[in-house]
Amino acid sequence: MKVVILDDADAVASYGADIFREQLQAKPASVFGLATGSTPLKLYRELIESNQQGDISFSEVRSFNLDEYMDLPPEHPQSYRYFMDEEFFKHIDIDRSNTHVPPGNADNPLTACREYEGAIAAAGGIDIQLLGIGRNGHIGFNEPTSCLASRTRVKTLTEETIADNARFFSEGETQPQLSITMGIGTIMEARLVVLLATGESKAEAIKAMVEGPVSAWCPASALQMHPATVVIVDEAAASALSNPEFFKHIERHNQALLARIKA
Ligand SMILES: N[C@@H]1[C@@H](O)[C@H](O)[C@@H](COP(=O)(O)O)O[C@@H]1O
Repeated sequence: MKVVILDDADAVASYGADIFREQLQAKPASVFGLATGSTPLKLYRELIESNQQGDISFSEVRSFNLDEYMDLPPEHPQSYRYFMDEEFFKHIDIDRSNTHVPPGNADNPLTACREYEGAIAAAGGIDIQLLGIGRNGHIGFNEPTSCLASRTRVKTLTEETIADNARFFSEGETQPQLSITMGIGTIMEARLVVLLATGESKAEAIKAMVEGPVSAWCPASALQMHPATVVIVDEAAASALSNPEFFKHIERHNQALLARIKA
């Protein structure tokens, strides 16, 4: 697990966006696993800008989102499909029919989950999976106690997650308590995982993910077993790590090595 600690949320977004830009230059028909939440917004804005300037194209990209609320229609403003359309897809040259979000309102969610897994496999698997992290260490909607080998399935949200996401729903509006999410096993099959976290509220989750035991109590800790995960955090999200200086030291060496290779 590579941990990159940067000054602020803007630097986190740029570092993450560079990974996507380089991937697109190397493989225009990439398959991206995408995430919602407030954390990846700046990264999406950077990619939108690069796309609009003509530096990168999403015309051959296929995407699979991590998760979706159950029982929200795609046009509901709090659905993750709506979020992705509004915040990303409608601003870039992606073919909307190549974008996939788990169907939260499927008649048979169990069949829909199997089909989602099948669609990812048929696309050749995910090249880069983008992730945020919940305060309780969840990735996607894989809440604590999730099976670390789980596949796409229906998950019940914890009270903490429901409370964290309540800010997006208006008063009196019914907030879903169920979701469809890629499993941890699904995420672990991505060729590269890029996890972003910013702000002090994520500091304990980042510590548990990076330093804690691999445990279903912190689903993100499974990424310690992933061969290519980059965790990009700002100083605040890194503030509970025992030895942030060590990661900065490693990153300085990595950058020096990269400069040598490119020279
Ligand atoms: N299902 C999403 C996650 O994919 C996201 O990573 C997390 C953190 O969201 P935020 O980035 O807004 O803190 O919350 C949600 O519950």
